[in-house]
Amino acid sequence: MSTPTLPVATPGQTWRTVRTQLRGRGKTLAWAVVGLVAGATAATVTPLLVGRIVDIVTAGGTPGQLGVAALAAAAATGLGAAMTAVGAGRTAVLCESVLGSLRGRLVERVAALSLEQVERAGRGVLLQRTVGDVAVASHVARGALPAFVSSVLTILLTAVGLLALDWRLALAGMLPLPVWLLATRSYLRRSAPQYADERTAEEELTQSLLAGVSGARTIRSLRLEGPHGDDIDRRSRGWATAALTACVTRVRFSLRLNAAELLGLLAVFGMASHLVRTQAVSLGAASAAVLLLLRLFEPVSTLLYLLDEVQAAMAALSRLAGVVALAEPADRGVPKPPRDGGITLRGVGFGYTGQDVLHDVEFTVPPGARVAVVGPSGAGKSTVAGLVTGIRVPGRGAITVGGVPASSLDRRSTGLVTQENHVFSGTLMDNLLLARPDASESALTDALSRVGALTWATALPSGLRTPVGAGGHALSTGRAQQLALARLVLADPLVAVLDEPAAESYGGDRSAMNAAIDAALRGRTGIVIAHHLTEARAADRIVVLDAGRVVEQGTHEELLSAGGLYADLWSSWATANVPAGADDSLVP
Ligand SMILES: Nc1ncnc2c1ncn2[C@@H]1O[C@H](COP(=O)(O)OP(=O)(O)OP(=O)(O)O)[C@@H](O)[C@H]1O
Repeated sequence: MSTPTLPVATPGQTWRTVRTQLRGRGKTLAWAVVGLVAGATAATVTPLLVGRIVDIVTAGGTPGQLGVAALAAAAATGLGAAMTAVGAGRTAVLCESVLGSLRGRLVERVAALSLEQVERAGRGVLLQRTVGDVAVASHVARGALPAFVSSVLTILLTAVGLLALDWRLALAGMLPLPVWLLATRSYLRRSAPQYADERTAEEELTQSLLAGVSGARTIRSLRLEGPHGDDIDRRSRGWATAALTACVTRVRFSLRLNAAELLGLLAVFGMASHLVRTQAVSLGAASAAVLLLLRLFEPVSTLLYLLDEVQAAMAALSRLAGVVALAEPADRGVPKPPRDGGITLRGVGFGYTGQDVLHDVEFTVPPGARVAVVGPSGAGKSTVAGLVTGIRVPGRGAITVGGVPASSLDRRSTGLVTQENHVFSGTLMDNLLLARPDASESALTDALSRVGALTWATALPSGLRTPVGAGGHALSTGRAQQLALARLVLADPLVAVLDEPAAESYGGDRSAMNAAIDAALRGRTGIVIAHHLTEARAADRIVVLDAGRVVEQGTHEELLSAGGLYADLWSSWATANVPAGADDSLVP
């Protein structure tokens, strides 16, 4: 059995989570119980009334007696159906609303997971929990659970009905009970871990399939199709084996139940004919007993069929509750607002998988200043961005913003714009409002205008109301970046950290890109991860990273005259970007 990468709640924890959600929903719960109990009671009374009709007919009763009994049987059937509908409806409403608020808490918890937890869990696992498990639980909540509860009640009340007719008939009818109980107990014991295994195997398969889709290019370029295909094959087989194991257990259970039904039917027929022959019970009572038993098969098979789904839903629910119960990372503490936008890094070390990628990094950014972080690929620039914005926590040393440790900083005081900017499904306006939900339309257009995005935004088919993101108008990488910058302007944090976009995102127009960055950083402390050295030149100070260490820092001019790594980087940059013979101060 493989270990899931996100916690799965114990039955006790799951029940506590559900119970918390049931608070304040007492009235719906009461209606659900009353409806289902009344429905099941009426369903048991009907065969007893049919038995009564048989007795009236065999005893040569009057048409009046017959009419009353027939009317009572019809009324019980109608009332039973109506109360079952009320109970099923209320149960579905109750389950949906509990699940709805559970889903809300789940999404909150997933959004609050630390980056390390998200990376450890993997996107496939998170997707399976937030979409797959919720769908399984919600499917059962909508239909299966009311039918399940109703079946359990019908079975119990049938036993009571048989007992009301004659204890010997009840005894014969109860003959299959030990077989049912033993079969069910062994089924539940086996199938619970089998369902959990099946869902975990499915989670792993989703993870692998997702990796194949999002990493398709890398897989193709490194010719990893074979090994990746083998991995998917292995996981598919793992899933199929888990599903088949659960299926075999189900079929065995079904066979045992059928055998038990046959046993019960033979016993009741035998006992009823014996009791009628010895005149211990009336023909009507014997007919009612047989009818009750026949009516029992449907709820029993419903129970069997739904036990499966309810078990799968319980497995899904315990996985949802596992995420909901996740505690906030202890080191985050109560978020605090910074005194100002000044940033200080002291002796910072950090490693992703044990091995450090940053060593003893130290630099400061005065409030309102702009610092460019430059260095070769893999030097640790993006890691610094994640640490300053509190997304990652340093392994050693300290990072403070306005006197507050970055990890316990009020998230609204820093903003990070990376090279990958997600466009959410919704209108362009919805995407902007995420940063400041109460912003007026003129504030939105101002923000767009500051980052040079207003012209294209207003030219969209429905302007700011144009649907974008998945299923909507597709935005280029450059436009998505401008949208992220406009969101930053709207959120108005004290500190902004920008991973500078590729100039190609702006159709190669570096001056447009620089103007958008300038506008987004105006009035706040800024750290720019500069891939284009013109952006570094415009900064108040430049920090040069190499292999996770700060090797130089100073202004553009100071670093050029120092003749170190920055001077080398600048010279290769200028050679590649300035026409021969031109003054490199003209580099765009
Ligand atoms: N999520 C991660 N898990 C493991 N290692 C990582 C992760 N992200 C980055 N690294 C490693 O950490 C080191 C620093 O990476 P980082 O992305 O911070 O460098 P960078 O200077 O921003 O590089 P680039 O300019 O190519 O974006 C690299 O060796 C990289 O492979």
